[in-house]
Amino acid sequence: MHLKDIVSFISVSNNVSYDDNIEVTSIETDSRKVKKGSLFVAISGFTVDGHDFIDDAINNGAVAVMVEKEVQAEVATIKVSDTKRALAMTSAMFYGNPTSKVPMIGITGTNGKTTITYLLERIFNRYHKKTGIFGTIQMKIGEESFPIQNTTPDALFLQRKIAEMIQQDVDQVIMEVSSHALDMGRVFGCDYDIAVFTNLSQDHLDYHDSMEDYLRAKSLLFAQLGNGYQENNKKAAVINVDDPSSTLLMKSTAQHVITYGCHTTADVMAENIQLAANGTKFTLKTILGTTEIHSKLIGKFNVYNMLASVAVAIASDIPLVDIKESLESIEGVKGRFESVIPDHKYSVIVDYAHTPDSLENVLQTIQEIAERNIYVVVGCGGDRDKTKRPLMAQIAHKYADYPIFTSDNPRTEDPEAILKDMTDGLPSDSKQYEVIADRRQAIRYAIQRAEEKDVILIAGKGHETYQQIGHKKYDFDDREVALEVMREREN
Ligand SMILES: CC(=O)N[C@H]1[C@@H](OP(=O)(O)OP(=O)(O)OC[C@H]2O[C@@H](n3ccc(=O)[nH]c3=O)[C@H](O)[C@@H]2O)O[C@H](CO)[C@@H](O)[C@@H]1O[C@H](C)C(=O)N[C@@H](C)C(=O)N[C@H](CCC(=O)O)C(=O)O
Ligand SMILES: Nc1ncnc2c1ncn2[C@@H]1O[C@H](COP(=O)(O)OP(=O)(O)OP(=O)(O)O)[C@@H](O)[C@H]1O
Ligand SMILES: N[C@H](CCC[C@H](N)C(=O)O)C(=O)O
Ligand SMILES: [Mg+2]
Repeated sequence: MHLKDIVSFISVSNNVSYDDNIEVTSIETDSRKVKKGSLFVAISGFTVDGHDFIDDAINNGAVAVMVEKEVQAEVATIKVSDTKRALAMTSAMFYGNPTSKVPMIGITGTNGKTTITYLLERIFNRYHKKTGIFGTIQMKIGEESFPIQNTTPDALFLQRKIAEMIQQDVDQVIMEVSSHALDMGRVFGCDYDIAVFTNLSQDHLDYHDSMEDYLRAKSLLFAQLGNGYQENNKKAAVINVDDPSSTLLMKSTAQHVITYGCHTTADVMAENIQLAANGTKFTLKTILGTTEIHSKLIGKFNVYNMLASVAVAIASDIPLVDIKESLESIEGVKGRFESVIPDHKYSVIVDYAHTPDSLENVLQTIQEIAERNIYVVVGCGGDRDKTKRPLMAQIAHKYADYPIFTSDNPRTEDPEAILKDMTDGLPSDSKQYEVIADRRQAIRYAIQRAEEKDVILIAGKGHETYQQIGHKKYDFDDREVALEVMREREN
């Protein structure tokens, strides 16, 4: 594509003259990935400033640079007021505006995004639609998985990969949209067809100033859900009306709203919910009719995840009978309420609860189904929201008979200091708790003590296969560690 065509799409704030014939063969934001013919877009990051790598980019073959600061460069230099915004615009244009060519579902909210993504994958796949997925666990194109760094990738990667998905005949893109992504404009220019809201509770207050700011970021997904009405391009916002934030989100979109919930009257509702240790039953009431669902997923929070998926599937014209079959066939999602050895004499459950609300939901569920004592092994991530630490510890202390506080991903923080933040606010009643900073030892401690019918919850890292200490990631998988100790105990 010619540089002039790329530039014609954005507001440029300097008066540049450049050769009309400059051909841009790729867009890059990382100087190390620049090749001959690239346009290098300099991003001022949280760690380093892309403007400092312009010379490297030129040495690697950049034919043009896009900047937001005054720089002297030997190649065509396009100055804009905000390179992140310009990156979203130019990437969308460079890849032929792919998000308007494939149906797009964006899911936002504090908890449940990943789970809903995989429920929807099952529903669409069973309905013979090939899916493309972006989320916390991975990126997927059909059956093929690829690792990704962020839950919601930056605009360049996103537009490029959606274009690839279209080339590989993907019929439906399903993606988690984090509040960071919305706030940083990673999804600017994404033409979503269905936007989903799960719930809002405390997380990420290291990044957002307040819960209001966190909600504002979430609301952008709904505000950005196309503003025009076209008969053949209908949009829908799928919203959990049991959550108090739903009021603002409904006002944020001009599009059709489909509501779901268990307590407030909604388009998609669950009634007669029966929770058990081996699954959940409920009556599903929808605009298409009423049916019974027998799911293997555990916990009331998963009823909400199923309702959100049903609402999306209905908006995507999938018949209720297919939706029911898909939901009933799903065994579970990796690292979400995953039983390490099903039907063992004591249960060890690995779960990704890393917020106060998710931890409370999971522990309430366990309390309802546990026949004897509850152990919880939990920590809090370093370089993340510090205010959630005492709350998570209090919740663990409230619900578990044996709380064991340990490290999650300490990142660049001192693990003992994180543990102190967690335990400082604990009530000084008689209940004992353990602090074992080494996660492997903490897991071992719980499993070695468990007796028949006890439940051990290992929370916070779910599907993660590493533990980040400092800047280094070490191999670590809660499920493998637990399995190892369980086997050790048998011998
Ligand atoms: C705080 C944050 O969001 N940081 C994101 C940001 O990194 P950064 O600002 O530190 O980037 P940087 O290292 O300073 O680099 C700035 C620029 O210089 C360039 N560079 C750098 C070095 C070099 O030699 N040459 C060069 O050109 C880089 O390519 C980049 O364009 O841009 C990166 C590339 O897009 C992201 O991967 C990174 O996410 C980090 C890994 C992260 O942990 N983000 C979290 C907070 C996050 O976004 N989480 C949400 C999910 C949250 C949830 O709901 O649970 C997510 O969507 O993942
Ligand atoms: N609808 C829900 N409401 C509250 N808690 C939930 C819900 N669904 C899942 N959880 C809990 O939250 C944890 C994370 O779930 P999931 O990975 O689906 O959420 P997510 O929104 O993708 O999280 P992240 O922001 O980390 O990507 C689960 O392991 C479970 O403990
Ligand atoms: N996407 C979330 C995941 C947190 C998972 C938890 N294990 C931690 O490391 O804090 C984050 O980066 O805040
Ligand atoms: Mg997720």
